[in-house]
Amino acid sequence: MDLLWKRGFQHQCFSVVSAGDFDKIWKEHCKDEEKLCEYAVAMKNLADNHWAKKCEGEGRIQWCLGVCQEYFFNGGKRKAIEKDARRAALHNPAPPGSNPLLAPGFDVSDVCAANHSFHLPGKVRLLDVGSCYNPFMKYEDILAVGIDIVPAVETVYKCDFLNLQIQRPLQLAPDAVDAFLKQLRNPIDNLPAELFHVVVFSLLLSYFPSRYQRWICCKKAHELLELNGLLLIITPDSSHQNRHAMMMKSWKIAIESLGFKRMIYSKFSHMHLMAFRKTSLKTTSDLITRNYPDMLYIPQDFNTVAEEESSSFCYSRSEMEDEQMAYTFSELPDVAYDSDSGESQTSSMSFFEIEDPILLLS
Ligand SMILES: C[S@@+](CC[C@H](N)C(=O)[O-])C[C@H]1O[C@@H](n2cnc3c(N)ncnc32)[C@H](O)[C@@H]1O
Repeated sequence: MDLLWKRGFQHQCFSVVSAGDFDKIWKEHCKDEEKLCEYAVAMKNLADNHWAKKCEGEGRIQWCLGVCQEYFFNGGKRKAIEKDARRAALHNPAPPGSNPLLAPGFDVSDVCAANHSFHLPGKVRLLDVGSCYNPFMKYEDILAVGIDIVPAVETVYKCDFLNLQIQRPLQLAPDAVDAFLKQLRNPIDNLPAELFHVVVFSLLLSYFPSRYQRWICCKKAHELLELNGLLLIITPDSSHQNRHAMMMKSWKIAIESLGFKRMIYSKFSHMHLMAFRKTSLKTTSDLITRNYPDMLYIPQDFNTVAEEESSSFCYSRSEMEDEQMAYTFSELPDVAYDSDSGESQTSSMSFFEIEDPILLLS
C-alpha cells in the first residue's frame, strides 16, 4: 500500500510547498480518471486478497463496529453524556436539590436531545467517506452509505467529499431519514446536516496533500453528524505508539476545537484509531489565536525526518486541561461493573474512560 500511495498523487505533492498549489494539484488529480480507477482497483484487491487474510486489515473495520456496538447498544453513549454532566457539575456546582444533569455550564438542549436517544431504536446511520469497496455494507445493524471519488464497487456513491455541499437538517422521524438514505442518487453533490450517527474516515485523511483539506473533511463530518454522533478516524502509521504521540496529540487538539471530544484512542501495528464524539452543535474553534488546520499534519508532509522533528508541534497543557486530567484520574474506577456477568470486576480503565495514559501524560 505504501508503494501504491507513493506512486499516486501524494508523490507529486512532496515537491510542492505553497498551499495554493495543492488546490491546483488536487483538481488535476481528480481529473485523472485512469489513475484513480487503477488506484481503486488496487485498493479493492488489497482488501480482498491481502488484508482479508491478515487480521489487522479487517481489524480496523471490526474496531469501528465494536465502538458502535459499545456506544449505541451497550450503554456507552449514556455513560459519556453522564460523565460530561458530572464534569460540568464539578466546575459549576448546581444549587442544592436541583437536577445535577442541569448544572450551569452544561447545555440544557444537549441533555434533552441526548435523553431522547440513549439507545438507537433502529440501525446506526454510518457515512463511510473514501469507502472504496463498502466494507460496512454487510452488517445488519448498520445502514451504511459509502462515498468515494472513485468507487471500486457499484454500491458506493460517487462523491468528492471536499466539495460536498451541506444543507439544512431534515426535520423527519428516524424511519423517514432511513428511507431518505436508501433512495440517494449517484453522484452525491449535497447532503443535509446532522444526518448520521457515525462518520468514518478509514485511511482517508493521509490521502490528502494538504492539512487544510484534512481540516475541511473534519469540519464537514462535524456538520453531518447529529449531536453525540461519532467521528471514527483511522490513519496509517507503522511505527511504535510513541513515535508520533505528539502528532496524535496535535490532531486531538485540532479536531476537538471543532466541537468534538476524543473518547477512544488505540494503536494497532500499522495504524492509529480514534473515536471522537460530537459534544457541541457549534464549532468552537478560535482560528485567530491558534492555527488548528496546521495541526493536522502527517509525516509525509515533510521531506526529511529532521524537518518533521524540528517542526514537531510543541505542546504545553493549559490550566483547564490540567484540571480535566486530574478529574479523569479521579474518575478511574477501581471496580467496574460488568453488565454481561452482572458482577463487579477489578479494572483499571473501562472502554469509554479516556484513553491512553501515555498520550494523556505527554
Ligand atoms: C486508502 S483508500 C481507503 C479505502 C477504505 N476506506 C479502507 O479503509 O480500505 C482512500 C480512499 O479515499 C478516496 N478519496 C480520496 N479523496 C476523496 C474525496 N475527496 N472524497 C471521497 N473519497 C475520497 C480514494 O478514492 C480512496 O478510495
